[in-house]
Amino acid sequence: MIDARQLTKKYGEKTAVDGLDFVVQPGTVTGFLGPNGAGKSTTMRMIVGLDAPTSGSVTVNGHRYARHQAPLQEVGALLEAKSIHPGRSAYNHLRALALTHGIPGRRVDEVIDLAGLGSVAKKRAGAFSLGMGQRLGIAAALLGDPQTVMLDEPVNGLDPEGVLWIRNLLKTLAVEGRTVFVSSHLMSEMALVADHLIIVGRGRLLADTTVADLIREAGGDTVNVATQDPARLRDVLAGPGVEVTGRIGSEELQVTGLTTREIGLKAAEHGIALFGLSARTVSLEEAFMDLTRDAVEYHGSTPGIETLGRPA
Ligand SMILES: Nc1ncnc2c1ncn2[C@@H]1O[C@H](COP(=O)(O)OP(=O)(O)OP(=O)(O)O)[C@@H](O)[C@H]1O
Repeated sequence: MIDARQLTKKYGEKTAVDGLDFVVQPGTVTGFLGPNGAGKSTTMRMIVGLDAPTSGSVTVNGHRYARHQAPLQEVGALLEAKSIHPGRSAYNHLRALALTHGIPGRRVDEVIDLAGLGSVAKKRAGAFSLGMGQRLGIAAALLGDPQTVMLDEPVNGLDPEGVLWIRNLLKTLAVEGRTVFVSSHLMSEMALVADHLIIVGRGRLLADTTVADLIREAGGDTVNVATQDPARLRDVLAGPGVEVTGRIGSEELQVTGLTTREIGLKAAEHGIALFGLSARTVSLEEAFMDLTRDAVEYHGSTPGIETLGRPA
């Protein structure tokens, strides 16, 4: 479990992380999301003691990282690309890391296999592609078989096969009961792997929610339905957890709490003809942009093109 309390980091005048309170639970993948410059990397650096908080605190399993007796066995982290001696092989790099942390040598072979580095493990790391380097960083993070795994933008530089590998790996680590904390600025990627989301903007907490709730709050579970007799359909659909709205005089209704299939079947049961039935699709990317709109540090601009089809 990772527990941040009023976690704050200032660099001179700049407040990179601003009073963050959150808990990352074991057994699920938690996505750490926010636009560029939101403070994700700074937060992760503080979790593993690479940066000291200006105020507040963050602990892993109840202790500050520096207080752990065998930190590599407690938290495995992939932060910005590690500098590895270019002449050293992946195998020797991991072996040296294992030796200095009291990790048995056979674990090096295990993580090399796990990261799919078997065929290149004895080659110079200097000749590695970005994706291979990323896999090596993940192998190093898992070397101590840690209970908590924290990865900063792990899919960076990976090809589609690598991206799929990361998704499966993260899910497996969570199923094993580990705490898995993964940052990204890509909502679409997080939607595929994360169950829980911590969203930040300008160093502040914007949301601590599940993927399902985020979609619901953005109106993503609304169904539009059209019929000649909306009043009757409204009565037929009424029930616990169901909300039906619609403008007076309009044949269209907006329904939450029922799927298109359930609405279609109920209407058929009562002989009500429908001439429109569609789920409103709100992309997670759109929900994320809405949430972080005011928290984006670096706005790009493309003259003549509106952001996500909305008025600028
Ligand atoms: N060492 C530093 N000195 C001064 N400012 C810093 C330092 N490190 C980070 N910052 C600033 O703090 C803010 C948060 O940066 P951080 O790298 O944590 O964000 P991020 O969410 O990880 O962004 P990205 O998605 O671009 O990696 C930024 O405005 C950044 O410029």
